[in-house]
Amino acid sequence: MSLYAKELEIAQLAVQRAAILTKRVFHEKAKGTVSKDDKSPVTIGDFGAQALIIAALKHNFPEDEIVAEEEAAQLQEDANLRSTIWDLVKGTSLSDASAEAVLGGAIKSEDDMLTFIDYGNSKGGAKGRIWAIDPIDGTKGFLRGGQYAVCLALMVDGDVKVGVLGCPNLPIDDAAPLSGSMESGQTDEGKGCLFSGVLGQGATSRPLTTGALASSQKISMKAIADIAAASFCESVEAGHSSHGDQAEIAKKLGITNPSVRMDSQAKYASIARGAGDIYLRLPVSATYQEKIWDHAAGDLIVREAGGAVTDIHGKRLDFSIGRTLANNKGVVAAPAGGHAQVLAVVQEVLGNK
Ligand SMILES: Nc1ncnc2c1ncn2[C@@H]1O[C@H](COP(=O)(O)O)[C@@H](O)[C@H]1OP(=O)(O)O
Ligand SMILES: [Mg+2]
Ligand SMILES: [Mg+2]
Ligand SMILES: [Mg+2]
Repeated sequence: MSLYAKELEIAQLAVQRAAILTKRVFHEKAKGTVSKDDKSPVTIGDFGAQALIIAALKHNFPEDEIVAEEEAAQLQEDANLRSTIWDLVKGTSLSDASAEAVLGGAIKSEDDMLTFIDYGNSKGGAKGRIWAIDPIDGTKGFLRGGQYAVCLALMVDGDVKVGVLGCPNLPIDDAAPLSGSMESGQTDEGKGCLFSGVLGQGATSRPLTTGALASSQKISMKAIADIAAASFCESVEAGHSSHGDQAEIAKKLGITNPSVRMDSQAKYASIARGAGDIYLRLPVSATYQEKIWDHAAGDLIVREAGGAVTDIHGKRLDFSIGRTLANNKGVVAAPAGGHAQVLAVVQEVLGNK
C-alpha cells in the first residue's frame, strides 16, 4: 500500500459525504445563513459539512488534531438553527453501505454533532498530524449560485501530505474550458469533481459521486508555451484579491484573455487540470491573514500537477505556524516553468504601490 493511502481514501469519502449535504442546501432557497463576528456569512451547510467530516476523521484517526473553520458557539444559542442542521446531518449518508461504514456511519446525537464541530479548534503548528478543514470554501459563491469547494488536507509536521477538494459545481470534464460565467445552473448534470493530491504521488480528478469512489485520472497543468496566451483565474470578490492589480499584471504579461472569476479553491483545481493557467491572490488589506484551510489542499494539488505556488514575495506557503499563513502575503500559482516570469511581474506591479 502506498504512503497515506488510507488517509487519502478516508479524506475523499469524507469530502464526498459532506458534499451530498452541501448540495442539498445549495438547491434550497433557505440556506440558514448567519453572520459571523468578522461579518462573513456561514450557513447550515458549513456547520453540517464540518460535523460530518470531523466525525469521519475522529472514527479513523482519533489521535489526530483538527483545524477547522467553524465553531459551534453560535449554535449553542440558537436551538432552531441547531435542529435544522441536525436534521440535515442525520439525513446524510453515502449510498454505498461499505463506504459509509468506513467513515463510521451516522453521528449519534445532536450533542455529539456539536462536539464534533468543536474538535476543529486545534491551534495548528509544526508538530504531528493535523487536518485542515474548510467545510464550504467560498461561502459567498455558494450563496450566489457559483463555485464553492469542500476542502480537506492532512499536514504532518507542518507539511501538507494529502489534499482533497470537492467541487460540486465544476464540470466533470477536465478538458472543459473555463467559462467566463462560472455561475451554476439549476441541475447537477455534468458537474461535480473530486480532486486529490498526495505529496510525491501526483494529482488526480474523478467525478464526485454519492457513494463509492469513481475511478480517477491523473491531472497536470498546461505548460506555458506563450505567456501572452495564458488565462488567469481570480476571485469574484474584489475584497479578497485586487482586480485592478490583476489587470495591470495581465497587461504587462501581454495577456488579453479576460480573467475568469470564480470563488473558492476551485481556482487551484482548475489550473491544476489545465483548464486555466495562473491563479493570483493579490492582497487588498494590509492586515488580513490568509487561513490554512483556504490553501492547504489547493497548494499541494497544484504542486503535484506540475505547478509552483508561492506568496507575492516568492516564499512557499508556510502551513506550520498555526491557523493562519501569517508568514505569507497573497498567492502566486502558475506552471513551474512560467512561475518566475509571473512572479517578477507581480512584484514589479505591487512594488510600485
Ligand atoms: N478579506 C479577505 N481577504 C481574503 N480572503 C478572504 C477575506 N475574507 C474572507 N476570505 C476568504 O476567502 C476565501 C474565498 O475567497 P475567494 O473565493 O475570493 O478565493 C474564503 O475562504 C473566504 O472565506 P470562506 O471560506 O468563509 O468563504
Ligand atoms: Mg467562512
Ligand atoms: Mg474558505
Ligand atoms: Mg469556509
